[in-house]
Amino acid sequence: MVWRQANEAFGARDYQTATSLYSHAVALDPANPLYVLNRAMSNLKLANWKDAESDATAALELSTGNAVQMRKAFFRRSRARKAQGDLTGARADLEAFVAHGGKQNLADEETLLDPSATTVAFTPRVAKQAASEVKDTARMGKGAFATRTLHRGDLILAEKPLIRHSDVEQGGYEAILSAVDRLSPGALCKVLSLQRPQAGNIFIGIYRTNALPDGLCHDASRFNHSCLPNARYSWHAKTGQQRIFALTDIAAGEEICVTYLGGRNVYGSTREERRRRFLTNFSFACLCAACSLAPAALEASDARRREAAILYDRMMTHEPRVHGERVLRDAVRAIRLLREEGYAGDADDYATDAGGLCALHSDWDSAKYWAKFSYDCRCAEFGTDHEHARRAKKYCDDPRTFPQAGMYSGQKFPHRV
Ligand SMILES: C[S@@+](CC[C@H](N)C(=O)[O-])C[C@H]1O[C@@H](n2cnc3c(N)ncnc32)[C@H](O)[C@@H]1O
Repeated sequence: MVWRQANEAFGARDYQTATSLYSHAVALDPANPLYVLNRAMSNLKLANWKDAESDATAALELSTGNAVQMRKAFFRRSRARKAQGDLTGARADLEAFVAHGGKQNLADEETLLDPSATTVAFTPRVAKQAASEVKDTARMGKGAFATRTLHRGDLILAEKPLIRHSDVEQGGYEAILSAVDRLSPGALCKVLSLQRPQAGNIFIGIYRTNALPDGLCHDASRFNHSCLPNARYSWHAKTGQQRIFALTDIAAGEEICVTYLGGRNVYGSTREERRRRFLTNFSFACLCAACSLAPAALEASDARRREAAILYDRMMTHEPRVHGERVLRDAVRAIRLLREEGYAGDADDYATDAGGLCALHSDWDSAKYWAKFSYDCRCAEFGTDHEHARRAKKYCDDPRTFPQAGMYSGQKFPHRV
């Protein structure tokens, strides 16, 4: 499949993409002479004379006995050599070209031609100043780093997936492979640039290693995971974009990490539970700061996360009519625990329930406080135009729209974070 897209890029004169895709084709099947032969041509177009020469030489070694391929290889190598000033070598290649059935008049014309006239000027695209850049990390392969100071709620990037998860989730591996086959040459190049496992089918491996819940992205798939994330994914259904928002202030040069699992599976789990979950779901042992804490700090972190999980579950089981106080106390405690832990997301998991409870008891001021709390969280974490934020805004503007609002009255809940 790489081969077809490489030729398509070549046909469209996108020689940079074509060269890169021919290289992937060579890596997948090093014994096929056509891949290096075509890459030689693509390298000639880019004026990569040395690479073109060695590709043509490799094609000759692989093409023994195939006169058509050999004369193409001699012809291409003669151009590469001529451009590098090796006129003797170029002439010898043209003679070999003719000896393998190449037309004499083509060889004669070639001796007069200036090879640089056959190349295209390649102007590298200047990247827009992005909020993040991909660089090597110490222990987690590549990762994304802030290019400037970022603040909570800043949009770091917005990107349409190269392959949408909804397009492949039903069809398994076959669907992934046919989605790859439909990619444009440029998109395929991006997919092939992502981290890949050592063994197994390259495309399945890339998809499994890099796909986010909503699909495979080029830039968003470079963000590493942390159990203390400073950013988060947000899927924007209306535009089909994967977005990433800053959860905390982030200094220029700092690595930006998201969490790969739903919040509570991370903020409400001990390191051992997370370790097992990540090995099972993602086949890596998490090396983030929270998972690398020294024993005493780790014990404290585990205790906070365990308690946050207990509080979350307990809030669901309190009888809302008689135990309103407890719901509010638990919400405040849980949010404080997350803050102590340095976990900057998901406080709305608790605040929304607290708002609903206050509205149930007609404590409109408190309901509004919690609705506003949730709304602020969701704007920062998902974007103001996200449906989660819009829903929270409705409660914020009018707490009477909470489900079952106004059923009871008389009790006040002055608890605040
Ligand atoms: C979506 S990719 C992230 C980008 C990747 N590091 C790269 O070089 O392109 C996911 C892979 O990154 C590595 N990774 C991400 N977060 C990690 C973490 N917290 N601990 C260890 N490895 C991690 C794992 O190899 C994982 O399979």
